[in-house]
Amino acid sequence: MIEIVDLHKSFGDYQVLTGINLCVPEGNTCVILGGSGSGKTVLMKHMIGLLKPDKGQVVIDGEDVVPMGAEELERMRRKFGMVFQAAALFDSMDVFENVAFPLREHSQLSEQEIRKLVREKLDLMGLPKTVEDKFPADLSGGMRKRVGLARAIVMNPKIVLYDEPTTGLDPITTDYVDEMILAAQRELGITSVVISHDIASAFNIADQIAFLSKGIILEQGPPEQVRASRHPTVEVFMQTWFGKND
Ligand SMILES: Nc1ncnc2c1ncn2[C@@H]1O[C@H](COP(=O)(O)OP(=O)(O)OP(=O)(O)O)[C@@H](O)[C@H]1O
Repeated sequence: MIEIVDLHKSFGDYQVLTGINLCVPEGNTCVILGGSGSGKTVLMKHMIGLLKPDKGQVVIDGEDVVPMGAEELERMRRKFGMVFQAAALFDSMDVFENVAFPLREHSQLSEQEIRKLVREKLDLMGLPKTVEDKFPADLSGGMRKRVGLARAIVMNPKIVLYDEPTTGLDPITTDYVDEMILAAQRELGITSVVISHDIASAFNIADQIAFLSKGIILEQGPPEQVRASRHPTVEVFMQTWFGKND
């Protein structure tokens, strides 16, 4: 579903990505791990054509997005749902309207159809009808994330990109959000790319982990393979976590 080939990106003299190769099969969840500033967000922005590379291909669902113009990008982006670090909900809209927003913007559906789709996705995220008329400010952090996730999947996207979906959440709420990411994958067959700093969460949800450092992917594979990596940088990163938590 996503294939990135020899991707290079610099800002001025600063080389952020220096030959990224990454392949995420349909229906898989790929977690991108890496230190702060390693280029995870820059990589993700290339997937939706928000940044153009200096070199390389970004093939999404069989189409290279790199040469696409504005109109083609707009069409291609409909394949995506996005979940950001801050849930990025509209504070002035209640939960129902937040989730309904993409449908109102991009479809001609009737009010009845919109109600049905919004409820379906809120159900999938375990959010009861009583939250529909609440405003983001009245929700817990975990609930806001789930509303953000319901909104990201309301258009039935093929791919969802998550930028640090569990940052700032306590461990129990993190587990719950992880469950919701897995539910979206299971029920809707969504392909997911998740940027995370949270190794426990990465190991919970990933079919594969890609470890990014100094502009390249040092290791990519199933969680256990990455955990057993003999690459010194990956080893140190894993030991920092597993050394403390085993
Ligand atoms: N538009 C830009 N112009 C110049 N430099 C940029 C731009 N976008 C990102 N960078 C730089 O590229 C590097 C990688 O940034 P990126 O946001 O991808 O890191 P990250 O791995 O997501 O980090 P974090 O985990 O801290 O969010 C950083 O040094 C950042 O300052």
